[in-house]
Amino acid sequence: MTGLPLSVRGVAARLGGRQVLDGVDLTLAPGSLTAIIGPNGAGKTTLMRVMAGLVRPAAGTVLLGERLLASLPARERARAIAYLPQGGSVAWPLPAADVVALGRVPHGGGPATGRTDPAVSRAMRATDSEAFADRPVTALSGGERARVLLARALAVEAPVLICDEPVAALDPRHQLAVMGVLADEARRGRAVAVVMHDLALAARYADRVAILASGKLVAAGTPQAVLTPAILADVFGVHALHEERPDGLLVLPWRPLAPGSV
Ligand SMILES: Nc1ncnc2c1ncn2[C@@H]1O[C@H](COP(=O)(O)OP(=O)(O)OP(=O)(O)O)[C@@H](O)[C@H]1O
Repeated sequence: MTGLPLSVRGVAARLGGRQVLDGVDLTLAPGSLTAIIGPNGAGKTTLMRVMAGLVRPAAGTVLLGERLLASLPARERARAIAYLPQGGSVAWPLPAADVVALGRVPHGGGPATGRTDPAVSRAMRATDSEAFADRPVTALSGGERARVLLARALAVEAPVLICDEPVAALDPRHQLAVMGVLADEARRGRAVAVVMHDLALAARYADRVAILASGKLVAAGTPQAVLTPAILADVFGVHALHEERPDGLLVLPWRPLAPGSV
């Protein structure tokens, strides 16, 4: 199943008595990879959790296609939206292939049947994690485990894929490969959101970039429109190098700006 937009309209969220999101409007469109960026504590994870139906917004609506996300049965929601949490850990020493097979639970599969499911092998191949199939996931390195957990999310083969910092722990080659896989998922018609701090990868792979700061959406559009020197200085307090290349925009944070110079 592909081709469902996920949108939030006027979303606000409060956590521990603090306003964490305020009036956020954002649509994840089928066929598009949206990079969600912003300073630490801006509300990116909270927004992704709202979009995945894991945090109930204090105000506003979350729509999957034309339907209110909150009105969907849990299994239908789990088939529609695959969610990779930030810095995922696994408590049990399950073989990696069984962890990936958990992505098939919303479809009636799981570890018992999962290893024969083509979606599981496709996801492990895409993340270069086939070599770990039989190893306990708790005995993998941080980057190896991150690839297995991404494979679990890919194995859902959901129309909406939300990944919270999928490349933070990966070496450069796997960062590029994983962003390429996520861009391919978008090309196949899925709506893909990726929370990330790497501005170079966001510029290189995203169709759209959305910037959150202090719980508000401060900019959204193409990388060229959003990752401008002025916006990066204002939001992150950094000077970044920019170069328009034939194959995309190169953005490289270069030095912090002195406080008060923004
Ligand atoms: N359970 C909670 N109770 C109270 N405040 C919380 C809770 N979880 C998060 N927050 C606060 O909400 C704000 C947004 O957190 P969130 O994790 O969404 O930010 P983020 O943009 O994903 O940050 P990072 O880039 O550091 O991962 C932060 O100020 C954080 O301290």
